[in-house]
Amino acid sequence: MKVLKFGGTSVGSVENITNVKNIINDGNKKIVVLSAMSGTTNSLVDIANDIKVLNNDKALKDINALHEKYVPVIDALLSDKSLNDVTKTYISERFNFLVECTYKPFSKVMENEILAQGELMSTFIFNSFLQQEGINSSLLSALDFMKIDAYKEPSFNYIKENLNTVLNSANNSEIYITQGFICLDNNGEISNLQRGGSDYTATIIGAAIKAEEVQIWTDIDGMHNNDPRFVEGTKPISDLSFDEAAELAYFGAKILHPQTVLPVREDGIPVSLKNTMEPSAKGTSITGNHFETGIKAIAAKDNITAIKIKSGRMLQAHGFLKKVFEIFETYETSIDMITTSEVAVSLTIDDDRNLEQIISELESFASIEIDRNQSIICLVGHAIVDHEGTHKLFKILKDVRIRMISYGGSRNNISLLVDTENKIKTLQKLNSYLFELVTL
Ligand SMILES: Nc1ncnc2c1ncn2[C@@H]1O[C@H](COP(=O)(O)OP(=O)(O)O)[C@@H](O)[C@H]1O
Ligand SMILES: N[C@@H](CC(=O)OP(=O)(O)O)C(=O)O
Repeated sequence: MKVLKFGGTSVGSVENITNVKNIINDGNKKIVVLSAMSGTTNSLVDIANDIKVLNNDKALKDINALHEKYVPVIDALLSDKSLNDVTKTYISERFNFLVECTYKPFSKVMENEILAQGELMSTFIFNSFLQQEGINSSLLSALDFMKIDAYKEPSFNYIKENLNTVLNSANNSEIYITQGFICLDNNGEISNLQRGGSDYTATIIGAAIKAEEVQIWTDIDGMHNNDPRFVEGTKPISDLSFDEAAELAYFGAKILHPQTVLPVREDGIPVSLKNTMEPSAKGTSITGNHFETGIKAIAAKDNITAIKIKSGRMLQAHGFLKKVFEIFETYETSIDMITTSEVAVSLTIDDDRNLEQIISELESFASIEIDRNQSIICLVGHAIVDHEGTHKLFKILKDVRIRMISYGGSRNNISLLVDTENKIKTLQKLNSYLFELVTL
């Protein structure tokens, strides 16, 4: 069986929802994972923030405005009176729940419940639409099987067992629809797989059922060789290895949630990235195979903090790095990039929640410099550190100040750290040096 995930844009308009119906209606049994309609989760984040700061008037205004966006979509999709009524009643219940939240004390659990409403609504509407179109579908609640543990990792045994139970209970259906993004936490409360997490839902399900393939349907024809939001003339990549896709997703290629390929890599379950608006386009196929060598793609990750740790005693002092790493481990903060010299080590983190405590511990044996608002620019491709064309990237040194370079950590990744204000220029310049046939 295949797992197909459709993102926010794919379920964000009547036209696109109709495209999704046409794509999935091919007579094969499948699991369909849906995100919230585009813009909904952002609105829900705003509503939760308003409730948190007791700005209830603004929250109520936003709840009403969002509700009003759903009504015409339901009317356009559902001409069947009884399905239209049932669906509108369900959607009103979801919005009533949001209104009730404005009268209650805010909590993290409430925030997660608020964020879950988008996927609950999109899947209900889509299932009603399929029923109207005579397609044999069932709506499965992700909260009946999707669970994370105390470390926010998927609880695979629980997921497999419970997913099998719900699939068996709807055995006669051709299409199973379920919510992306949402899950239960280890206390059994509603939680989520972080923003963009529906991709991750799809591959977790794919791994749990040993799917034939996972397809991620979005609004672009696959993974491009650079970020199309900032660089003109980017091109889709037809094939990526799991390793290359994992690096790109982790280092900011927004098309994929950072953890997407991890669940399927071990079993070699292929992942395809496809365009809902152009289903015949080839897209990107992610498998265990490595194809050509050389730099394939560039991505950027923001909100990085660089920490320089300088100590006279680092020179020839074994155990120094151990001491440094133990502090980061104590504060559960992972390190992305690291470079060293005889007297200093520079490293980067993307989670600065415990930065103050980390600095105060480091200062007991070293002097510390902090650079905020940094971006990691990541260049990915099979065996790029050995490739004859890779030297071209160093032309970037004449254009922008590079704070750190990580080369050789793996054969498939070279990372540069730049001020975020130079990110777009760096992406654009690298694009011309590496992917455009120009003599510079
Ligand atoms: N390297 C890249 N290749 C393709 N798309 C990218 C890349 N980097 C960023 N994007 C952006 O990712 C978007 C798709 O991801 P996302 O918005 O999460 O889609 P969805 O809502 O379908 O999950 C594209 O519209 C594109 O702007
Ligand atoms: N709706 C969630 C989960 C998600 O995956 O969305 P999308 O597929 O549109 O990126 C979010 O906006 O974060």
